[in-house]
Amino acid sequence: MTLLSVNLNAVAQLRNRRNLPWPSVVGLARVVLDAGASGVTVHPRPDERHIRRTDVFELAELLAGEYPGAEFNIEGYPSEDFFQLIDQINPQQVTLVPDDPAQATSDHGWDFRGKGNFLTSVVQRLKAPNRRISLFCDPDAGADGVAAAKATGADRIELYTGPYGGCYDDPERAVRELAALAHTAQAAHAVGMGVNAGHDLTLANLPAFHAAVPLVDEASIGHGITADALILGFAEAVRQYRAALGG
Ligand SMILES: CC(=O)[C@@H](O)[C@H](O)COP(=O)(O)O
Ligand SMILES: NCC(=O)COP(=O)(O)O
Repeated sequence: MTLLSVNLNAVAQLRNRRNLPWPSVVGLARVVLDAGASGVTVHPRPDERHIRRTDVFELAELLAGEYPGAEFNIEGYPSEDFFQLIDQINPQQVTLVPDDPAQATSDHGWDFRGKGNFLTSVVQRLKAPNRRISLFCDPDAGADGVAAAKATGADRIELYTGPYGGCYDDPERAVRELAALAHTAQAAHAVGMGVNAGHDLTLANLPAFHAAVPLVDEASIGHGITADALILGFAEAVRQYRAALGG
């Protein structure tokens, strides 16, 4: 079974349209956790266009107070501000993403070989008891890329599934993308790394993904599940995404 972590960026982005406190990021975190999500994910960006620093503290308080078994996954580029945030929040999982501050959304994984020394020092800096470090990983990283990721000391890779998600109208390309993702996941398992996945996963593309790449520890999903929640409600959307992930 693959665990579901609900990414709340899109909820925060909707809230930020007005200078008003709804929809509530904390309130919807409660809804998705009550519905069976194993945790929540945020990717606070430097311009705070969706998740604000204050959201991260409020979510940490909610999880510690009401959901001690849930996982808080914080994604981001390892800047000094990010280090400080992680030190203050102490989340169970940190996912490092090579995003430029001006980037619209995440669109590639780390260059593990080129950035190996940098990532090794960052992983060392962020490691803490009861905390996992995961590295955003291109689908075609393969065995060589994964070996370099492992050498940094990270615990997991997160497969960047955006290219697969972009194949919604091209089933032949989707098959090729799935083969690359499965190969990289197998390489990670072979060296003892865990595997997460995320970006543009949807109810429509999850079943084939789950069949082709079954041993994924956790999927973090935001944009697609929020779109479905507008029709289904968040609790029902969580139930359907969990079912698509095998549990
Ligand atoms: C790391 C990753 O895959 C992203 O999906 C990210 O969390 C989404 O960021 P935005 O919500 O800013 O597009
Ligand atoms: N790490 C990926 C994530 O958190 C959510 O990505 P998306 O579902 O919003 O594309």
